[in-house]
Amino acid sequence: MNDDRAALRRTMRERRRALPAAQRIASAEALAARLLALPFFPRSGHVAGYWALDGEIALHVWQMRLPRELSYCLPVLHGDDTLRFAAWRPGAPLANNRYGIPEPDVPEDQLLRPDQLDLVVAPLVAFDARGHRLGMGGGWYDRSFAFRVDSPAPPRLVGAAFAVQQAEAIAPEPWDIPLDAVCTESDTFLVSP
Ligand SMILES: Nc1nc2c(c(=O)[nH]1)N(C=O)[C@@H](CNc1ccc(C(=O)N[C@@H](CCC(=O)O)C(=O)O)cc1)CN2
Ligand SMILES: Nc1ncnc2c1ncn2[C@@H]1O[C@H](COP(=O)(O)OP(=O)(O)OP(=O)(O)O)[C@@H](O)[C@H]1O
Repeated sequence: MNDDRAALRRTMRERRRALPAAQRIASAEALAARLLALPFFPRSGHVAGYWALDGEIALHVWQMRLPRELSYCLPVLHGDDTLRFAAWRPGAPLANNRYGIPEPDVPEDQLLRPDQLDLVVAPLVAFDARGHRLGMGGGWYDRSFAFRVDSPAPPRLVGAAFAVQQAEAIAPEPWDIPLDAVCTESDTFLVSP
């Protein structure tokens, strides 16, 4: 039910915003270690994160610990309503998108299509142990990675969240793309295909 999804979004957004600073800092460290330990973590290529906001679990520790052979990318909203991605390191130019989220300010020819990534860490509002994800409601990740329904990884899709964002079960919508894993500060959920 849509009411259920709206209510769950509200509850979980409040929960993640309410976490104290000390816990957010420790959780970002623990999350980084879990992401780097994923059995399918790529050795080279492009990995995507996100610019954390609204209480989302931060990825800066993970970004700093990435092996040199991997480039860290951020999502860029594209005119066709799907995401593009662009490499970003601290200090490189940013511009706010329509939601006020900073994204790399790069020429069109430096944008990567979703299928050019090796691993994508997706922000989420709520998740369940089977890899179902509820996002902010824009459908951006589902539209961008819809091709994963009938083609194998890469890219691997990994949700990142605080453990308090886990829901008992999220009934998937027809367009929802299941995650390959979800990492929190205290758990790694691997989803079997
Ligand atoms: N950090 C981060 N970056 C991300 C996402 C995300 O969830 N987190 N997205 C994941 O898809 C995409 C952006 N999607 C979004 C979808 C809806 C809203 C939204 O409704 N925001 C406001 C309303 C703000 C406005 O419209 O001006 C809200 O919080 O109510 C924001 C981002 C790409 N980048
Ligand atoms: N593959 C798709 N094709 C067309 N429309 C889609 C597709 N995937 C999602 N949508 C649209 O996006 C809307 C929002 O979907 P949903 O509520 O699942 O978003 P979300 O996963 O929470 O958001 P986000 O990925 O931006 O964090 C849906 O109502 C649907 O109309």
